[in-house]
Amino acid sequence: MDLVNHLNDRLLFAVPKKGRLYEKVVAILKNCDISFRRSDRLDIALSTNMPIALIFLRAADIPTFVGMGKCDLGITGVDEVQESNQENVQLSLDLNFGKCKLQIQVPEKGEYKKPEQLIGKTIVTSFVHLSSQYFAKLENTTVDKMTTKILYAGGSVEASCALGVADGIVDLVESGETMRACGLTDIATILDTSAHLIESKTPQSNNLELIETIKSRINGVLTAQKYVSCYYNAPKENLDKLLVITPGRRAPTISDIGEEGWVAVSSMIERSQKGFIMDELKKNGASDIMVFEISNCRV
Ligand SMILES: Nc1ncnc2c1ncn2[C@@H]1O[C@H](COP(=O)(O)OP(=O)(O)OP(=O)(O)O)[C@@H](O)[C@H]1O
Ligand SMILES: O=P(O)(O)OC[C@H]1O[C@H](OP(=O)(O)OP(=O)(O)O)[C@H](O)[C@@H]1O
Repeated sequence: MDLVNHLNDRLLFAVPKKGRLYEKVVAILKNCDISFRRSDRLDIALSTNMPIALIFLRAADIPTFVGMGKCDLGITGVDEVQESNQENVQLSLDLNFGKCKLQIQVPEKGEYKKPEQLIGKTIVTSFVHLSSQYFAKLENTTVDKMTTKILYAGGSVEASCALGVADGIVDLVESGETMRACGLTDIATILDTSAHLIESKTPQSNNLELIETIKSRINGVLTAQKYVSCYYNAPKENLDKLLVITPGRRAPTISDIGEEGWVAVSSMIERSQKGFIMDELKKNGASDIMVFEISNCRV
């Protein structure tokens, strides 16, 4: 395959080929100005503007490829990283999506209320390693000596209790809709997870600068998502109070305007606080308050 001959001089970046994380990862790459064209059915795409090859893999396989040093960077969930038990992988940036919990679930109307009651019972999960570690610790023994049986299912784990295959399951929960629809309830959380940029601990040395550039770009995209830019005019006598409301990430920018007793202020503010902050600015004498999207930044 001709593509493969072009991989040697490129940084290999493993990203999910489908599933819950796919759309958001593609949006991050786009916002980082990493352009690529992915041909139908091909799981390798060469970036058209950077020396990067994107390798599209199942989210669960990404830590292995990064851990073996085949790919220098990857994006996947912390759950997949912990489950893979790869020592050579480090979590680099929390991307703030794909947030969910890995939980122990049992039939809502059943007898089990605490994880200890599942010792010696059968658990079905896609997360065999994490579940085994959890129950071995609960039994105060090692995985090979524990009595709890952990069975693997690659999907639709939530059907296992109703089918009589499992006494409990270990599965991801976000909204809880799947769990409730299956008549299950959670009795313990094994892990909180979200999508992360992950890195090989032993990257190809000729890629170090590019790795830093990609991390800086992703960091900029995350900051642009978290903040908006706020502008307002401030009476000088109220400036101290107003700057407490909008301290900025580092400091606000204050500029003279051609009007006696007034200045203009610009400051980054947290998107989630913008309604409250604008109300407070108004109450404290600011005028012409405007908020703008930040499409990208470097921090
Ligand atoms: N309900 C959810 N809410 C938020 N994030 C989730 C949810 N389910 C899964 N994730 C995250 O997305 C990752 C990939 O899960 P997903 O089910 O999309 O994978 P997939 O590639 O379709 O899996 P498979 O090929 O095994 O079916 C999970 O490891 C987890 O980090
Ligand atoms: O709490 P919720 O918002 O309902 O999300 C949880 C569900 O999402 C995931 O499954 P997915 O839909 O990816 O399918 P799968 O069972 O084939 O993995 C997970 O395995 C749960 O079943």
